[in-house]
Amino acid sequence: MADPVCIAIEDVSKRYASAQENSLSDISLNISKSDVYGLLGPNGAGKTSLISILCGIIPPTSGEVTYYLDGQAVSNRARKQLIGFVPQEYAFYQELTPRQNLDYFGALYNMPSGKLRERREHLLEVLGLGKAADRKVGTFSGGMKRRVNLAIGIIHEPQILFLDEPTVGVDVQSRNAIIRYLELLNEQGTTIIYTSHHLSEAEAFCRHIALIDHGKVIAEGAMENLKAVHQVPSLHDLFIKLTGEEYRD
Ligand SMILES: Nc1ncnc2c1ncn2[C@@H]1O[C@H](COP(=O)(O)OP(=O)(O)OP(=O)(O)O)[C@@H](O)[C@H]1O
Repeated sequence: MADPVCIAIEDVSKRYASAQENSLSDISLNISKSDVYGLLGPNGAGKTSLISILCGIIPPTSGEVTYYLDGQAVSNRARKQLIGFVPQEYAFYQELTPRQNLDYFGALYNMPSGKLRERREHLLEVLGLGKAADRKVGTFSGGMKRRVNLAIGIIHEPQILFLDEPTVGVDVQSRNAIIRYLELLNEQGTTIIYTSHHLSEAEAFCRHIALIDHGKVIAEGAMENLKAVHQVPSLHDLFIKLTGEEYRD
């Protein structure tokens, strides 16, 4: 039996108020529960716009996004608890410590204080931030900041997690730690939707992908299946075959 659909995206288009053209055109995708789904494409393809729409941060110009939990459509209010978002930009207070940041963002989800404390200490530990938990985040390395960004996005134990380039600009140690932890979350049932320009990382991590270019889906499906259909040995080769070598300036 196919996995139940968790997010249905129907004919989503986006044109920003100041823009002459659509940033997204007629995007239709189904994302299954417990999948690791990659939204991939060149610069300016529309990945961040699509993630922002899926998270309810910006509205689509047209089209529908419906979330399902156990086969039932979820209200916009309930969706807030269901999803976590780790943005490309750092989304924390540099003047606060990771403990203070996690307390602040956990409180925004109305987490009970005992539960929040337990979750906070767990995340600091598993993400290797325990020793630096009382230092201002502004003094951290890029890898540590990325791990704080991740901890904040998952403080409330979301069932669906969006990550916009979660390993950009970090060393191989932090990259491995972040991906290993995301794999663990996925094994425990978290649905993961992710963007990255790091194609070998995406190839190893994602089960399904949508390749987006100029705001349109140009290929979609299971990673292995897409490589077989297009007769290419790697995601990198698939990407170049379908999007070409030209700059996207
Ligand atoms: N707020 C905005 N107003 C006008 N145009 C925008 C806005 N945000 C994004 N765009 C445009 O929409 C298109 C898609 O941008 P988006 O950031 O979604 O792409 P992306 O695939 O995430 O790119 P990157 O890989 O560079 O992060 C681009 O042409 C971009 O210039």
